[in-house]
Amino acid sequence: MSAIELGPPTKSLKGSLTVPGDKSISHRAVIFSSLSQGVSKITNFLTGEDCMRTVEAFRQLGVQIEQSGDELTVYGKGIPHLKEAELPINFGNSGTTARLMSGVLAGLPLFSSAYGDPSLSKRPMDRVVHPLREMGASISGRKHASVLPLAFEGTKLKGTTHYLQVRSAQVKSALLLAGMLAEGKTTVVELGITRNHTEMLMSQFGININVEGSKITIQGGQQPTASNLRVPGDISSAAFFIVAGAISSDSSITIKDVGLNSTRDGIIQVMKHMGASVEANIHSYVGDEPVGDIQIKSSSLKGVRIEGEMIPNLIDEIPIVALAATQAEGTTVIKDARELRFKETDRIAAVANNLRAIGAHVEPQEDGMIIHGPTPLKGGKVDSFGDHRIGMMGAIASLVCDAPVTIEDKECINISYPTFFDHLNQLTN
Ligand SMILES: O=C(O)C1=C[C@@H](OP(=O)(O)O)[C@@H](O)[C@H](O)C1
Ligand SMILES: C=C(OP(=O)(O)O)C(=O)O
Repeated sequence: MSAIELGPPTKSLKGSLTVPGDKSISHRAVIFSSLSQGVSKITNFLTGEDCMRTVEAFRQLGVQIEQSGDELTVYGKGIPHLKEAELPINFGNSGTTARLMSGVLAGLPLFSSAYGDPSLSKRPMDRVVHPLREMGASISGRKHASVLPLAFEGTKLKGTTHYLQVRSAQVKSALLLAGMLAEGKTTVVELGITRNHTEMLMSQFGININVEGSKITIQGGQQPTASNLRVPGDISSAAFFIVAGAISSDSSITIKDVGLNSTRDGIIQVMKHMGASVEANIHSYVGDEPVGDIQIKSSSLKGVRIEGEMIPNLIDEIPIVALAATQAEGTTVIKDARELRFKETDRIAAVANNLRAIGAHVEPQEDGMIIHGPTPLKGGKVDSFGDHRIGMMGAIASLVCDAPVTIEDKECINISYPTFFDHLNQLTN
């Protein structure tokens, strides 16, 4: 683990950038291509540590996956040809791998066991274990199987109707994957819309599903067929530079080929609402996923309320939006975001403590935070708590601090954005 010291002098951001592939889509692309019959090529795959956990999981299940840079070739032999993993599967730091793979492992006729790093081992797994058990899954583990490590007996699942108790795309996706492997029909009724990449990729890989608003139905016993896919750029990674461009002076940047799925574009809506000069234009589609360019210029921001339906649409962007709010005129209120307490670290506490440490006025709340701006930031120490999004928030904060910012454990940024510091240098030089 090492630290990095950044800034000042404050620099402006200029030029254009292509961010790495979307993390959520990269995980799902590996899952569907590995379960497919036939060869799939995935380009612009995110090679961050989290997505590589999903690749390794399928390698352990006997799937041949070749990697060359950000290109994967997946030689799928079909669901019946998957092999039992001889060793426990390591989900690392990745909540998406843990939840989605639980849906897969519960429905394969094989024994498997899985574990995670200390952060992931604290995150709730009962949100997938309980509904999977209703389908007949046999899953055991500590604390009534509410946390990792978990063991999966691999039983034949029965299609079931689920009324979700948490608003989570990971839970929805786990149950749709289990439903695809089950006998009969599975229906998932969500509490509200969440990111819909699983549904889109199911269609692309030849799986029939029916989506009516927040009710999704899938017939069991379906076998995906191979498909080639170029992963759009990750809007959650782009978000760091969207905010950087808006809060630093004399900046003007373009971020190219970013996924602009309407279940993920809350960062654009909220920044516009704050008064940012940001424009996003769709130029093409990958399957059903819209892709486009985002232009950002230095802006005068104002405080806003961020709550309710907006939250799932920018859940991973809240740490960087909180930084933007420290530079906005007036008060920003973020609520209905209690889920932040169950991420790689408690992101409400981590954001509040770190931003306060560098001079911001932030009041943590049970389900969000209140930020009073604008405040000049003075620099200091930012503890990433091993959380990639907190580390990147600290690095972007250094652009508006009048003394250096030191970010502890900078390596955690490799989880989702291995080229982050290169891209920051590229735009600030
Ligand atoms: O489905 C996904 O790919 C994700 C869903 C979100 O989690 P929840 O489903 O827990 O909200 C998000 O925070 C995570 O980074 C990725
Ligand atoms: C919460 C995140 O990821 P995961 O749940 O997959 O660990 C994230 O990337 O911000």
